[in-house]
Amino acid sequence: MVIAAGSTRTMTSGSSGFLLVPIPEYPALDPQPYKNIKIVVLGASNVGKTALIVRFLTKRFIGDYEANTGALYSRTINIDGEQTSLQVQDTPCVSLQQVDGEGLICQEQINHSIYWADGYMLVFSITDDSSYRTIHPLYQHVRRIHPGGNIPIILVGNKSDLLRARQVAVEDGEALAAELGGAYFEASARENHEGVREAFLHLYQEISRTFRGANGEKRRAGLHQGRPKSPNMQELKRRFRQALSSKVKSASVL
Ligand SMILES: Nc1nc2c(ncn2[C@@H]2O[C@H](COP(=O)(O)OP(=O)(O)OP(=O)(O)O)[C@@H](O)[C@H]2O)c(=O)[nH]1
Repeated sequence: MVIAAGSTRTMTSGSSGFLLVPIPEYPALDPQPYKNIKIVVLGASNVGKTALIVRFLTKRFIGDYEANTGALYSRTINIDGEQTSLQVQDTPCVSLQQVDGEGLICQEQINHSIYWADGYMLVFSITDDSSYRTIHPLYQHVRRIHPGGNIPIILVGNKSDLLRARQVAVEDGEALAAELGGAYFEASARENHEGVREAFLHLYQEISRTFRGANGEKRRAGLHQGRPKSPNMQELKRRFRQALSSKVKSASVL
């Protein structure tokens, strides 16, 4: 597989504190991409969601990331000769409720992203067992928003460089991924661009496979669409509420 970053839009970093600026969406003169793939990266606090995205898109590890406000990164890439527009949505963290340790606290903004996306990267840190325990409720939450059909997901155990601090065994990651119907990758955003790239590309391929599949009108419709636009939040909100009205009691706390 050959992958090449399309345009040279880059992320900027300030001299101190490294302020990350999302890669802008397609400027007017960009050629129209053939295919539009939307990925959302989800997980608990401090697991390295932003670090993974930045590593994938820029090959760099900065180390100090802004508290996550949910930036959308867009990039045109060429994969196996096919021009593709890739949008990656970073998200604020989710957390388990203190009371029963099972319900998920999830901002509405994240629900919108879940509704919008074609595929899901679920991230935990191998050094943080509670972040691992967040994954199953998180997956169920995604399922509630997309009750039918195949959901392309990938499970990433990040911070694999911190072996001595490991709290989650490889086998546990693999078992959970198998249960959720996805692949498991251990990665280190800090030390290794290759592993991170591999994980994103695997998810990309899963999404492409789903696009090609027979089910999923929404997903097929995404394939040959014209120039991708920023998600229209009002419209998304309306459709999202419609879809969830009977299935989700509260959009902010589940
Ligand atoms: N050792 C190590 N540290 C990492 C790795 N990835 C991220 N970090 C560090 O973990 C911390 C959290 O990284 P972020 O990318 O901000 O994590 P996040 O999941 O986006 O965090 P939230 O904003 O809380 O949602 C930062 O200090 C990173 O430098 C990794 O692979 N290895």
